[in-house]
Amino acid sequence: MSTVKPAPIVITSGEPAGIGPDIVLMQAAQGFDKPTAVIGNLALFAERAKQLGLGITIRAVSEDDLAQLKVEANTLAVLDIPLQAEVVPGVLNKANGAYVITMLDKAIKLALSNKASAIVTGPVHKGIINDSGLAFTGHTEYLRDNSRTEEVVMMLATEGLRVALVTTHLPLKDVSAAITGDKIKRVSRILHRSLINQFGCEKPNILVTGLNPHAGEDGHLGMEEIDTIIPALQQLANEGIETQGPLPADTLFQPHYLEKADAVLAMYHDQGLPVLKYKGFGNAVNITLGLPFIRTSVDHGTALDLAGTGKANPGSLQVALNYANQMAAQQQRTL
Ligand SMILES: NC(=O)C1=CN([C@@H]2O[C@H](COP(=O)(O)OP(=O)(O)OC[C@H]3O[C@@H](n4cnc5c(N)ncnc54)[C@H](O)[C@@H]3O)[C@@H](O)[C@H]2O)C=CC1
Ligand SMILES: NCC(=O)COP(=O)(O)O
Repeated sequence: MSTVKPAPIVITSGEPAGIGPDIVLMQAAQGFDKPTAVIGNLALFAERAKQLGLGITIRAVSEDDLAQLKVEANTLAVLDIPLQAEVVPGVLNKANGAYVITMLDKAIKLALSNKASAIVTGPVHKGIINDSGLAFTGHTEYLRDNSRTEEVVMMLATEGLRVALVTTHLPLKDVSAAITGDKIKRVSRILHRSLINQFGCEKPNILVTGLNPHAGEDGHLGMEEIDTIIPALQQLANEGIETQGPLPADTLFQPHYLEKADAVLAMYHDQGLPVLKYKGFGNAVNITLGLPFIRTSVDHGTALDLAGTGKANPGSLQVALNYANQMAAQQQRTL
């Protein structure tokens, strides 16, 4: 067992005009359980803290300070990066698209060099980053591509439910073509391995949705189940990865099925996530499985309507930090 002190967690504060800076400051006021630094603009945090009426000490730290970082009450340790334009809470500005991406690049570098034990991401606005001229579909894909990882899995979790996705951010018209047997197998292997190694499920029970209504109704409502999903699940069973499915997505999300399930594997974003968010919005976490480092995130977006008002709920950030801490501790135990 390793006795080396784990590196701190780094938070990326996300879209500067959204609630990312607010929830980070609110969390700092409540206190961090473990050494934590946030990446973002120091002056922005100071200004937003004033708007929110939070008397927090905000101090700059360098990458070299991270190893010595301690938990300090009412203090925010900031890895300062410059903004490109002034920030008005609630008002997006494409000039700050590069600021958001710089934050992610810095976090990836720190995690890959073990200067950070985990990355916890605040919400970004995917549209404004693209408007700024930088192609961006989501953190999940960005972290995968910039850590040279072949495949990752988006999984959201709340008390009593985990939902992982075969496909993530793509137009609905492209979903069917993206669901190949290989994709289902790669995603299922990562999910199965993570449930065992990171979530303590000895023999994971994974429920898999169909793609079509009623899981295709024996081929009368679509052929993807028969042509693609069932053969992939059979091949996974031959590898020792047992799953149940394809099950109709509209009936799967009920206690009868979920009681004994460790995770649901849904075919696409809006098939699985609305149920998860209905059950646990504000109290859920988004985890990227399969990366060479730990990444958790809030379950919500930029909530521009609430930025600077003090009405944002920092609950999901707390859950994301708790998960990151637990996963980092677990990783430390296995070193
Ligand atoms: N992790 C991330 O980076 C995520 C980013 N997004 C992005 O956020 C942007 C806005 O997306 P929307 O669909 O409007 O979702 P949203 O989550 O920003 O807002 C939906 C509703 O929930 C409320 N809300 C969200 N977070 C809240 C919180 N912490 N406390 C209290 N109320 C909260 C908002 O005020 C709004 O009424 C999009 O560009 C989307 O891509 C969306 C989800 C996750
Ligand atoms: N609905 C979750 C979401 O879209 C967050 O995606 P990502 O930015 O974490 O990849």
